[in-house]
Amino acid sequence: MAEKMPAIVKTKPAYGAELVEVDVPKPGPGEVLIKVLATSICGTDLHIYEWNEWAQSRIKPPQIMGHEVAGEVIEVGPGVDTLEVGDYISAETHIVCGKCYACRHNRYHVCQNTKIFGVDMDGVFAEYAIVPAQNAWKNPKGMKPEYATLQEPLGNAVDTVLAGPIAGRSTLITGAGPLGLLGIAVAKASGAYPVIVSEPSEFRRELAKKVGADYVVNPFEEDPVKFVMDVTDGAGVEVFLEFSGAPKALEQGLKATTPGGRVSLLGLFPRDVTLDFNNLIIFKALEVHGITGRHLWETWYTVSSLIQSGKLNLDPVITHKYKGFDDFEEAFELMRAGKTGKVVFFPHKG
Ligand SMILES: NC(=O)C1=CN([C@@H]2O[C@H](COP(=O)(O)OP(=O)(O)OC[C@H]3O[C@@H](n4cnc5c(N)ncnc54)[C@H](O)[C@@H]3O)[C@@H](O)[C@H]2O)C=CC1
Ligand SMILES: CC(=O)[C@H](N)C(=O)O
Ligand SMILES: [Zn+2]
Ligand SMILES: [Zn+2]
Repeated sequence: MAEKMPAIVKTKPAYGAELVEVDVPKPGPGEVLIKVLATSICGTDLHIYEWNEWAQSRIKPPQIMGHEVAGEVIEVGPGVDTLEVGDYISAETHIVCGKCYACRHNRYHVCQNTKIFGVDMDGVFAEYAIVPAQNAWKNPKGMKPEYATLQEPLGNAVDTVLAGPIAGRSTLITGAGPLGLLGIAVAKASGAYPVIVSEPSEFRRELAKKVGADYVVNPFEEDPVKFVMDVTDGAGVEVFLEFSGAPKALEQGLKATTPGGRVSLLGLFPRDVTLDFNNLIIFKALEVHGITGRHLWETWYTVSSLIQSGKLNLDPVITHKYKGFDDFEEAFELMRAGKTGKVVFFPHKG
């Protein structure tokens, strides 16, 4: 096996990243080495690439980027008895402590000592990568690597969409970025109708339609609240799923939700948000959920089954595929410009 490999590395505390040759790592106790078959870009990778305030406070270069992955186990570290060479895995990126109050209540998704690989340690934008065995998820052999790598972000979307009843429910999704698009796929596969998507980018509204949105609206040109009221005969939607992180979208979504309806919030807001809580939430008796990470491991079972059911329309979400990492800068710049859905790399060119 090769001793060196190309990897996308955050080499300096500045904008960008570099494709460099690094040593193929050795798995330590409790770890496995995988051959990376597919890996996809998350919005968090983009923040690390851009070196925004959050990245500056958290990332310690030099570090291999990336955390969404599908790969084959090629070496097993000491003490690992749950995996063997040849296993086809993806990975939960949150490394949880198992000891804190949240973990001891089986709320691993809110472990207070969470570490994230590709964020707090080397990641998977490389030909080979280390995965902690406790974070590995075994995939069925037949699952395409480009779908298997999407399971981690799909977990975010599943927890958002399935935080309450969805089948047959009118649904508003604000934001059709990569996660919102996955949300649309999950909502449609789960029987939501009609699914209305509010998204300012024309490119992403078109993607939303391809994934299965029943209606799309540009919130910068039309009032999405009026649009929703027209589609729902003045009732408002039963379910509002926020995937944009835009304060205005949150307010519009709350206004467009029917009294007694359900609101699930995944998007992260860039600043504190001011809202008329009395009229938009309390007097409407809305059920509001904050969504973070994925439930371990219930969400992974759901995601895997949804993919295997064949009902998730993922192909239109994957807009860009790259063999190798040579064009990684193009991929990041396209994503920054909002001209992509999910971007997938296949590190091995052969
Ligand atoms: N809670 C959690 O565990 C996680 C939350 N996130 C957050 O989820 C959100 C979605 O992630 P991505 O799809 O990667 O982000 P993204 O930034 O690519 O997508 C956001 C989309 O919202 C659209 N948008 C902007 N203003 C809008 C408005 N007023 N109304 C409707 N849409 C509007 C944008 O055009 C864009 O297409 C982000 O805020 C991200 O930080 C991401 C991962 C995990
Ligand atoms: C930090 C991340 O990007 C990760 N996908 C998560 O779910 O927390
Ligand atoms: Zn991520
Ligand atoms: Zn914990």
